[in-house]
Amino acid sequence: MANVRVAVRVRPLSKRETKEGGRIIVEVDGKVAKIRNLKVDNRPDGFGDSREKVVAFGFDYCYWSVNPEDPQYASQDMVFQDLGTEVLSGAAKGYNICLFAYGQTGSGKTYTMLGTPGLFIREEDSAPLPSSCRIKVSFLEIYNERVRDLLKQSDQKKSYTLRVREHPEMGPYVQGEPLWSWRSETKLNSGKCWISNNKWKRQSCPHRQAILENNLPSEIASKINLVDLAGSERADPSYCKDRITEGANINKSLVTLGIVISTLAQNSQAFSSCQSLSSAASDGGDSGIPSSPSGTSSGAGPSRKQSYIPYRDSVLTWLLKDSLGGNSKTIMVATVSPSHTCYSETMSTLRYASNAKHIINKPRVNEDANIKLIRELREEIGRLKAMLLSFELTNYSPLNEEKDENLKELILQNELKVGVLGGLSYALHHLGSRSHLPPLFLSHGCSLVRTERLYLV
Ligand SMILES: Nc1ncnc2c1ncn2[C@@H]1O[C@H](COP(=O)(O)OP(=O)(O)OP(=O)(O)O)[C@@H](O)[C@H]1O
Repeated sequence: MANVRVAVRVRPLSKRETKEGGRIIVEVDGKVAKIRNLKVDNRPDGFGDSREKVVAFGFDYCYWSVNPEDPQYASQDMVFQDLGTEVLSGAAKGYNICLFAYGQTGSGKTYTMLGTPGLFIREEDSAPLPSSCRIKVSFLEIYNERVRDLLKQSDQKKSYTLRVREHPEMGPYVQGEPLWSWRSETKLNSGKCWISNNKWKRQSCPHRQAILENNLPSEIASKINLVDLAGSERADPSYCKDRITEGANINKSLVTLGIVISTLAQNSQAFSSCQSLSSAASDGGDSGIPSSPSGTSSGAGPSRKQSYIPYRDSVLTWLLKDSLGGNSKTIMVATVSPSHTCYSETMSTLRYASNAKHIINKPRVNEDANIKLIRELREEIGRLKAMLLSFELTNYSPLNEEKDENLKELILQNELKVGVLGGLSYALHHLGSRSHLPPLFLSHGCSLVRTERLYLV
């Protein structure tokens, strides 16, 4: 189980904000981001009085990227060291990773992921990888319930044409999405070979090469989803009330995302309460920081039922299903402006982000179904052999010979299945097939012999 990791990044004042006399109301102190509410009274000088209110939120990472002269300035490099490395090393271990950027329009989402140099544009860094590793990467932008492939289309004006579908086993996916494969024999250079000039460079990957480990084909396969969301101010239901043309869809994704995040956060807290009242009390209560000002405290008692999560209510949440409360490792980067002119958007982003860190995922290493079955059969054989040995040692008598033979027969059956499966899996692997074992074979030939059915003890 792992909480969604949340990072906040504060960008420099934009030219417009500087021109408008934008005052800096956000500050970063270690892992805490604070926002000041300038209660400006009506005096002509607009001077903020002593009623300024500070709200603080704790996160996994806080990046102050406002002024390069500042000693605590966080460069792209630092962001990469934390987040980029986490993404790449997680993928190298076989986890699916989702990194999604959330924030107001112009707050620096794209800059953080693709800027110059961006999170995934690095020339010199490299991360060691296992000998056989396939990573698929998608970089999608989601807007108005439509999906656009940012790796494929260099023309920003190209429309959002991709549709989301659901595979019975693999879950939601983007139809026609060119999930670019990347494969490394030795090292994962997180630099040029990833994204260059905002375009994905496909590595040549002619064959799937079987690497034998323990006499089984072995290969790490994982997926990195980079998701750039449309401006978060659209999550505010009142944002586009006058824009009839775009209708209700425009903010459906983000409103639903908000509901999904806060429901998951509530469910996770209810779960923690059931597990341990004391751990629930400490969760989010880091140094008295009001980490989750909305929707997490009242009524989240130990007996609270898990609420329904409306993933299917929007394309965005459907696509992020595995990343929010699912089996991926997920990182959210919330980007904000430091200017007082963006107070409400920044406050709303920080609230969202703060809620998101309560979401608990159950990351799972991807494992080929055939290899999993073989591993389970081998474990079963080991257990049967151990039982046989102890049975023979403790119960030897001619009367027990029949039981002994039964056990031996079961072990033999399992060993035969492992042999057949191993050969088949190797062949499938060599052929490059993505498919698993034929269902017929699975249902008739390969049911596991479970020791619960034995009558030994
Ligand atoms: N950390 C930063 N340091 C310097 N400049 C930044 C930073 N973040 C953003 N910018 C600049 O701010 C502008 C807006 O950034 P960006 O396009 O990444 O925003 P966005 O959140 O992706 O916007 P949209 O939602 O409209 O796509 C760009 O000119 C970018 O170069």
